[in-house]
Amino acid sequence: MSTLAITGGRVLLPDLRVVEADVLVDADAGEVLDVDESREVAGDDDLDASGGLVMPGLVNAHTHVAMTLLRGYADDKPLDAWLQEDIWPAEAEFGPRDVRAGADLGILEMVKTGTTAFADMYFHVPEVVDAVRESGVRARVGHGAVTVGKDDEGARADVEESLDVAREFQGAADGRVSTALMPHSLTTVDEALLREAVETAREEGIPVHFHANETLDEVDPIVSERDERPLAYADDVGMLGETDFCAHGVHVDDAEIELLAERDTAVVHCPASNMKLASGMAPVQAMLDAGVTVALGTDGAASNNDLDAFDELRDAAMLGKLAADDASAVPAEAAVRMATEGGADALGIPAGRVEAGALADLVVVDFDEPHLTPAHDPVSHLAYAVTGSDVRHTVCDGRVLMRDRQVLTMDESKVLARARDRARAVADRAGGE
Ligand SMILES: CSC[C@H]1O[C@@H](n2cnc3c(O)ncnc32)[C@H](O)[C@@H]1O
Ligand SMILES: [Zn+2]
Repeated sequence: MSTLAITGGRVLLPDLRVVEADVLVDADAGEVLDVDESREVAGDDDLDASGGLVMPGLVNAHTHVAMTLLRGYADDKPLDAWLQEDIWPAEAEFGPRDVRAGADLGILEMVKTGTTAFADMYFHVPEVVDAVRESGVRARVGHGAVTVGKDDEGARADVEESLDVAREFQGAADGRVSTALMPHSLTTVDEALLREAVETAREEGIPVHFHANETLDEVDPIVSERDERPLAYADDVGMLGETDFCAHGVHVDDAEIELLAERDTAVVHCPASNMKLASGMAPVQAMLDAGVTVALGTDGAASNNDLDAFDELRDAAMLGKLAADDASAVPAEAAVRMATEGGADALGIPAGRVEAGALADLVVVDFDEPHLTPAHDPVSHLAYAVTGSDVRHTVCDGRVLMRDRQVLTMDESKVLARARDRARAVADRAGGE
C-alpha cells in the first residue's frame, strides 16, 4: 500500500468542527485511512497543509462542462431566448473534439478551484469520459436527451443514446466515472419516450438526472396543459427515486418540496445561473427544513460564467437569505454542507466528509491570505470569503491532481490554447452564413 500524508494543517470534520490534525490516505485504494490529531502520521508522499485547511473536495453537482467554450458567447438574456437564439445554434456546431477541448478546460478550472467531482449532462459523452479519465477527477456523466424538434426516429435514437451511454460508461476510469439517464427536462422530452426510458432505467438500476422547475415559462405550460405540478408529473413517470437528482428546483411549491423529501430525490441548486438568467430564487431554506438533500451546481459556464464552486457556495448563502427574506436562512454551515456532503449524496458517492473510510477526494485551502485574516470562524470564511484561487492542493481518489497550484495531470498551456482555437472556430461556424 502506498500512502499520502497531508500534514501540518487544520481539518474540517464532518460535524464542521475544525481541529489541528494530519490526514493519512491510502493512495492505492483512494480512501482516507485516518484523521490523526496526535500528528504522528507519516506517508510515502507528503502534502504540506501548514497555514491551510484540509476539507472535502467540492462537488459540482450540475454542469455542462464543455460549455466552457461558450463562456461569454451570449449573455444577458432569459433562458429560452438564450438557448434558442444563441446556445443551441452554437452547440449544433460542436464536434467531438470541441467537446473534448471544452471538457479539458472546464476540468482544469475545477481542479484549480477545488472541485473533485461533478455531474455532467452533455453530448459526445465519450470525450467527456476521456477527459475525466486523463485528468483524474470523478464524475457522473450522461447524454442529455432532447426530443423536441426531432422526427420520431431521431427522438427515439436520442433517448436510446442516453440509456446506452449510461450502460457503457458506468464504472469507467477505474470507477471514477458513473452515469445516469439524463432527459434534458420535462418539457423537452416526449412523454411516451420519457416513460419508456425511465422504466428501463429503473429495471437496470440507472439513476435519472434532469432539469426541473427552472423558470415559470417552463412550469406554467405544464400546469395548464396537464393540470398538475411538474414534479407530480415527474413522480408519475417514476423519475423521483432516491438515486435521482434534478437541477434547479426554483419554482417548487410546498407539495413538491414535500414530495422531494418523501422520495429522497436531491435538488441541485444553481444560484449563479438562476440569477444570471433571472430564472428566480429557489426556496433553499424551505427545502432544507423539509429534509430535502440540496447540492450545488454551477450549471454551464455560459450561464455562470465560471466553474468555481466556492463562488456557488457564497451565492447560495447570499441568495438563500434574499429568497427567504431572512438573514439567518442558509447559514454558512448549510452552504458548506450543500457543496460537500450534499453534492456527494446527490451523486451517490461516499465522499464529502473527511473521515476514515471516505473517498480521498480532498482539497487544502490556504488561509494565510489577507482576505482570510483574521479567521474567527473558518466555516464562515468557506462560505463568504474563500475563492477557488485559495486552493493550494487538490487530491482525488488518493492521487494528487494539483500540488502548490501546479496541475500535475494536465498541460495547462496546451489546454488553454486548444480551447481558444476550438472556441473561435465554433463561434465562426455558428456566426457564418
Ligand atoms: C442536451 S445536453 C444539455 C443541454 O442543456 C443546455 N443547458 C445549459 N444550461 C441550461 C439551463 O440552465 N437550463 C436548461 N438547459 C440548459 C445545454 O446548452 C445543452 O444543450
Ligand atoms: Zn443545466
